[in-house]
Amino acid sequence: MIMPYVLKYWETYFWLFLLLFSSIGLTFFFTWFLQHMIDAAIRRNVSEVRTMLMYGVLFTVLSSLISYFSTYLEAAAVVKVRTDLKNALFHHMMRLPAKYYGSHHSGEMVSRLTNDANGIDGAIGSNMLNVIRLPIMALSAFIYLFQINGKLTVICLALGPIAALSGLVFGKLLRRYSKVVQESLGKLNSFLNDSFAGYTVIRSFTMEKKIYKQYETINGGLMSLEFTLAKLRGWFQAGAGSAGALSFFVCLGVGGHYLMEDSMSVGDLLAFINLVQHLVYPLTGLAGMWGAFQRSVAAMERVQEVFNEPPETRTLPSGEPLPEFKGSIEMKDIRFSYEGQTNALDRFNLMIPAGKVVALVGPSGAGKSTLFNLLMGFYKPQTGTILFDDQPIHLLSSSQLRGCTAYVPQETYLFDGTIRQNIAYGKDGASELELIRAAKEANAHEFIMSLPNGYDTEIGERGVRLSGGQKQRLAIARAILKDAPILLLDEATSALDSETEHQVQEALDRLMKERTTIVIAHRLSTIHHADLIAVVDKGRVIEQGTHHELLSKKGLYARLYQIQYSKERDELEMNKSG
Ligand SMILES: Nc1ncnc2c1ncn2[C@@H]1O[C@H](COP(=O)(O)OP(=O)(O)OP(=O)(O)O)[C@@H](O)[C@H]1O
Repeated sequence: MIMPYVLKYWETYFWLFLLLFSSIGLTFFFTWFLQHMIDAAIRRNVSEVRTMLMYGVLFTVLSSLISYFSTYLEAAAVVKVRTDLKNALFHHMMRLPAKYYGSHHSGEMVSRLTNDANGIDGAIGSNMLNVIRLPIMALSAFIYLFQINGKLTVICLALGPIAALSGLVFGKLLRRYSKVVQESLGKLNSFLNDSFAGYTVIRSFTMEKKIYKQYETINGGLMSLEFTLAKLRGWFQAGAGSAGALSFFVCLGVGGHYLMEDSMSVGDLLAFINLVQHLVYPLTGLAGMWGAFQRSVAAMERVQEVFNEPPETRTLPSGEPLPEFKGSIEMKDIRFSYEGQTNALDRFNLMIPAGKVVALVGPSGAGKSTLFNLLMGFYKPQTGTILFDDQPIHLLSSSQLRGCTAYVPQETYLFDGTIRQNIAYGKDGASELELIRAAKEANAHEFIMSLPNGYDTEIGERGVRLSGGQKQRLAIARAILKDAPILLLDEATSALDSETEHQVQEALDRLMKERTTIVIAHRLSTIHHADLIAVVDKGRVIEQGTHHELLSKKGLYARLYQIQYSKERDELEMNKSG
């Protein structure tokens, strides 16, 4: 998964590898320097010591340069690869079907993009380089050491297999626990998202204590997992450290013995001791890197899980309406089920002529919103066809389909940013004139201009700084700007004062004009003027006609109307008497 991103920056990695080999060379240069410097000093050869000191200065300069460039280039490579991967992941997420969003928490998805995508660093940075560097280093150290003293080299190497084996076992355990930790972080993120998005409910129901306790429990669980992980790492480091220390003492002991026997010089022994760590460390260190690598692999697996989800489209949809589209909609024998068990729509039939206003009414759970989901192509019906003019919508691209429809949801969703940006989402590259015209038609221009920064007013997360009626009018302005031939309107249920209600209704009437409109009506009093009213129950249209036709049928519509009418009348009378 990660290779194409790494290969894209092959030039940076090429320089990193070059620096890596230079640093290996420099290690041997230092060993050689130590060996000869000490022996020259013991021989009291002043001119050789002077020359060696010059080499020492050269070593210092080179090692500083290598260190600077390796650190910088490694960070640059990691940042570039990680940014590309995150872009690709977000691009993929934006193309995933609605079904995926329905079954995954937004906090969990944020976690994949943050905790998990950041967790791959180990696999693309120093660990990846070390996995290559350490074996080369160990092999070269072995050859060099063998030349100094073969027997001593073999003795030191005896500890290697034990260290390597224990490293592999620990690596596996680390990977398993890392995955559990990453999963817990995802859950924690979801919990936090809910806690902040639902803060008004939390406060109004005084749930603070309960929520805090839940947070403490999740955090406690995460902490104990981190403890286990830390213990594993601790054991591993301790094992690696004692293997290193043991080899050091063995070298010193046996080397001291050779020194006394005069079969090794002081310079040789010092050089040996300095270099032997590069022989033993790779064996333990490689396993350590392996452990860190495994942690990154665990994060990568979670990122890969998202990439494995088949996207709905190849590119990001852009919204291009069908040419010559008149706007008629026909739904023929639709059957649709979300989970494959109960049918949300069942033998649903409805014909909507172009430019007409159709109101959908029916009890809660009847399938009205589901129909919108199908019309916008979020889900596909299991059987039956939906036609836009005469074209089956499953043959249209997502761009064409969504270019044909403008959706005004029941609850307006506004994005953090300015009013201008929020309206402009309706149309790519909309001019200032178009924007203001849309706002005027939506009865929003006046209130926007009364705000201190006009169209540049920041509205806060989800428009918290605006009233319900203002938010609705911005959503209407956005839809007017989009100017799609089909309008899907989910009527807001929350009551507005009569002045605001009038302004919103006026804006909606302008929006519906000469547009095929399907409105999910929650208050029957607002749909008297609809060209057609379709009564939906248990996923199918059970009666349809104009308001008067349906009243005279005395069916479900007449009953629903009676209930609402008497409720409204009671409320009116109560208001009068109050
Ligand atoms: N994402 C979903 N996954 C599974 N089932 C769903 C999903 N959305 C809706 N349903 C189910 O589909 C059926 C129809 O729901 P739908 O939201 O279309 O009803 P509705 O008529 O719009 O109701 P309301 O007026 O209350 O909004 C219901 O039984 C509901 O539980």
